[in-house]
Amino acid sequence: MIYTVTFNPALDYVVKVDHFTLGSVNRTEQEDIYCGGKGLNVSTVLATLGYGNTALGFVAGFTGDEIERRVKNLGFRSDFIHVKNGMSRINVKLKSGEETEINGIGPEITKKDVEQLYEKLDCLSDGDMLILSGSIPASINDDIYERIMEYLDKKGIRIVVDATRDLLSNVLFYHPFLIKPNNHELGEMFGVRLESVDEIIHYGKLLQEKGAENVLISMAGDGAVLITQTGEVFQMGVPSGTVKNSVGAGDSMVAGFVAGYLENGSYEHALRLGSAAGSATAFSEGLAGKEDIMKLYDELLKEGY
Ligand SMILES: Nc1ncnc2c1ncn2[C@@H]1O[C@H](COP(=O)(O)OP(=O)(O)OP(=O)(O)O)[C@@H](O)[C@H]1O
Ligand SMILES: O=P(O)(O)OC[C@@]1(O)O[C@H](CO)[C@@H](O)[C@@H]1O
Repeated sequence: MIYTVTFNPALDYVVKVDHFTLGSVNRTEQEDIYCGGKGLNVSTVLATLGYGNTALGFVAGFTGDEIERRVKNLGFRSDFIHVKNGMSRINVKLKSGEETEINGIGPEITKKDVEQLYEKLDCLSDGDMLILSGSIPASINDDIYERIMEYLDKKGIRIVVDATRDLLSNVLFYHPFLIKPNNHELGEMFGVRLESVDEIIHYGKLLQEKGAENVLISMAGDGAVLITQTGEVFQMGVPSGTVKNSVGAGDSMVAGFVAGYLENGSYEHALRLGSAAGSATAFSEGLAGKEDIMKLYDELLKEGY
């Protein structure tokens, strides 16, 4: 079974504004609402690629009800914990030439709520895959990913972590199956600015030395680099296309990678499918559909990747 955990799901309110001006009334040209939060995006794209999964996480208030209602149509199972105080976030994604994001705080999650999550995690067993993705609300200690990994240690569960800074560095000791920082996040972890692919590979390998099994570094329009636990390094480019909305490209990449790996155990195939899914989402208004992903997969193959 595949499980995702989203501590802070959201409704993504994506608005297009022509020439956004700070300090004045701006009117939208186009607006859409999507179910968001990194883990939920991973669940959605996994389902799109034919991989059933269960989304765990916390929801609250009327926005939480709407997230739960929408998720029912996305092709995966959800088993959320309902939190009493506050409401699930509405994250604003503003497109006006550049992309600007305003991500909300989210509800207050208590110790008891977190205990309920641990009870749900007790269902996981040998061979399962768990994807921990996204930021942690301020009401929870930011060592929670580490605690979850400690809790599940030695149970044969492959864990993927897509998070930043301490949240990510602290889990390395527990040997995550895959981590996916982007090139900027990788640099921030070491207090450096990474300019070249060689530097990216060098610092990616340091994360591996600290315990990560596979390290996938995404580089937006510049593609990705994968350093595998078998010591291989693969570099991947991007297919051609017009960027419409890059929100969720990283999550789509994680989903594509996991789906590809589960299909036949090949890292090259996983990287190609992950990259195709990431780019397909960047070239779509929302998260990508299967047809678009497979079209870009074939394009990458043709280009020799
Ligand atoms: N502009 C783009 N053109 C083509 N492909 C892209 C573009 N942006 C992203 N991708 C694809 O998606 C992958 C993941 O993107 P990115 O590096 O932006 O992840 P991220 O920073 O985690 O993104 P996000 O947080 O927005 O989901 C890239 O490695 C690439 O394959
Ligand atoms: O605030 P976080 O948890 O870091 O990121 C949340 C978020 O920006 O990530 C997704 C895209 O990756 C969006 O659906 C969502 O709004």
